[in-house]
Amino acid sequence: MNICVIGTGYVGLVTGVVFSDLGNDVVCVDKLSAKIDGLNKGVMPIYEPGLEEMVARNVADGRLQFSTDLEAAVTKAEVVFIAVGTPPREDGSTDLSYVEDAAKGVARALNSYKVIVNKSTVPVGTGDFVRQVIMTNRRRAVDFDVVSNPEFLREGSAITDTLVPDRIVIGAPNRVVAMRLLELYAPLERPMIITDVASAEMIKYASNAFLATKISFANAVANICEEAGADVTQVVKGMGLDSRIGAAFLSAGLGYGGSCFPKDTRSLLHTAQTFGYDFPLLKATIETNEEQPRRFIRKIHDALGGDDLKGLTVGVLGLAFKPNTDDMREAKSLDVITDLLACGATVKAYDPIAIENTRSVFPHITYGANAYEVAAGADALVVVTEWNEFKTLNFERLASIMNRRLILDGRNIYDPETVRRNGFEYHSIGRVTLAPVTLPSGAVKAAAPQKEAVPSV
Ligand SMILES: NC(=O)C1=CN([C@@H]2O[C@H](COP(=O)(O)OP(=O)(O)OC[C@H]3O[C@@H](n4cnc5c(N)ncnc54)[C@H](O)[C@@H]3O)[C@@H](O)[C@H]2O)C=CC1
Ligand SMILES: O=C(O)[C@H]1O[C@H](OP(=O)(O)OP(=O)(O)OC[C@H]2O[C@@H](n3ccc(=O)[nH]c3=O)[C@H](O)[C@@H]2O)[C@H](O)[C@@H](O)[C@@H]1O
Repeated sequence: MNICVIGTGYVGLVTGVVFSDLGNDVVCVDKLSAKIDGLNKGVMPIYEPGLEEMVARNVADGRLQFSTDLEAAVTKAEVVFIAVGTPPREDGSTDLSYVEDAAKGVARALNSYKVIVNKSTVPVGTGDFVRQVIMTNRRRAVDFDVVSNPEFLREGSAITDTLVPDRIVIGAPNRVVAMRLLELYAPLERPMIITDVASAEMIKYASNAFLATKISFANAVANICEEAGADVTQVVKGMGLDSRIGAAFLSAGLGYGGSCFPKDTRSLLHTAQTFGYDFPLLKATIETNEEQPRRFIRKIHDALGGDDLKGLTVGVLGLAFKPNTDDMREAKSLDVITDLLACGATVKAYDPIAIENTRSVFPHITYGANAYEVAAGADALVVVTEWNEFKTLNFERLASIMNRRLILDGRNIYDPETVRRNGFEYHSIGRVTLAPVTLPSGAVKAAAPQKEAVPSV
């Protein structure tokens, strides 16, 4: 089949390369010529394991092309995927201007019957909106259909998620149109559900909001655990073994970030409110998520002795919103580092791949080449993103190079007893803070907090 994908972000790029890998002829279009030039030279605009090789293979086989020429790509396509951004507006509603522009571009190029597929995450009713935009702007009275086919991939595992999705949702105006999409997805041999367009649009938001609610629930339970002397990691393990609950998305931590959960929960809340429903449950999910990093920041202040952090150095481990991505959108490191700097601390940070994306936000902090460089001389080490390489750090080595043996773990990646045995004061999420074991003197460097004199400016 001839396919055009509009937008080369995570979703457009991965959709395009997967469909070309399945034997279709795909043109991925973007209005940013720098992105298209880069892609034509094999430079990926996003970090995604396996993507570069898969793109190179399909380009070499002649099935995948990148272009800025939307009209040419749409003209020869039978199916057009719209995979452009749908950013949030100030009031939580969704900015559909990119979708509208893409739909206008499709309308202008409409030369024969096509299926227009909304892959972007869009509020219920957008299928009708896209249909209207195309009807108004088409130059010829050519027929077309609009389908909703929401995307459920996660950054960092986007290719596997697309090749082996839990389900494929196709919201179509009738079965004939649905069959076109079924045919396209058939080689994946995964469960498919066919619905009307509005229901498919709702499935996407309801799924993201439910997952976000699971996370906020776990975080709320964690906050009680801290007071009650329980351990949230054990609590959610016990909960998750109930097959009706499931273990996924119950990890307590700093709350959810990224380009989707925060925006999609606010968007669904906005949609609900426009229909006259206040959605208190979703409001609580969002509020809990906003409170979670604030609680952690208070812990950092308490452990370091107050709100004045001048003269203290804090090492931050992890910058990206989650491991295996360099995406900094709504990353919790932004809240933590902004606060540390505002309180006068010196910040040293390390992330395996997100440093380049962070430099423009925090140009004046020090970036280490690894976790130990960041820990050297630090009065506290703060874990913000749970990269695997942080899970196996050598505590003896850390203890010998840090100014103070203090770890604040926002992702519960360490066993409290192990950290404690190594002479560290350890604070995590939803677990009781144990006093550190006192090591024989001389075993490691002094553990007492050492505030330096405030440097004059
Ligand atoms: N990033 C993710 O993991 C997921 C994102 N989604 C949804 O998919 C949609 C796209 O997300 P991302 O891929 O992250 O977007 P993105 O914002 O990273 O990329 C969108 C691309 O579309 C291009 N574009 C915008 N308007 C255009 C036009 N008229 N013609 C040609 N190109 C145009 C932009 O230049 C940009 O390169 C959003 O609605 C998002 O909520 C859904 C599932 C996962
Ligand atoms: O609509 C989207 O864009 C996508 O949003 C999420 O994918 P993604 O944002 O890539 O990342 P997740 O792995 O879902 O993590 C989101 C956030 O939740 C946090 N999280 C996740 C799981 C958990 O147990 N606890 C927790 O705090 C992560 O640290 C991260 O900040 C969904 O998982 C995808 O299914 C969806 O397609």
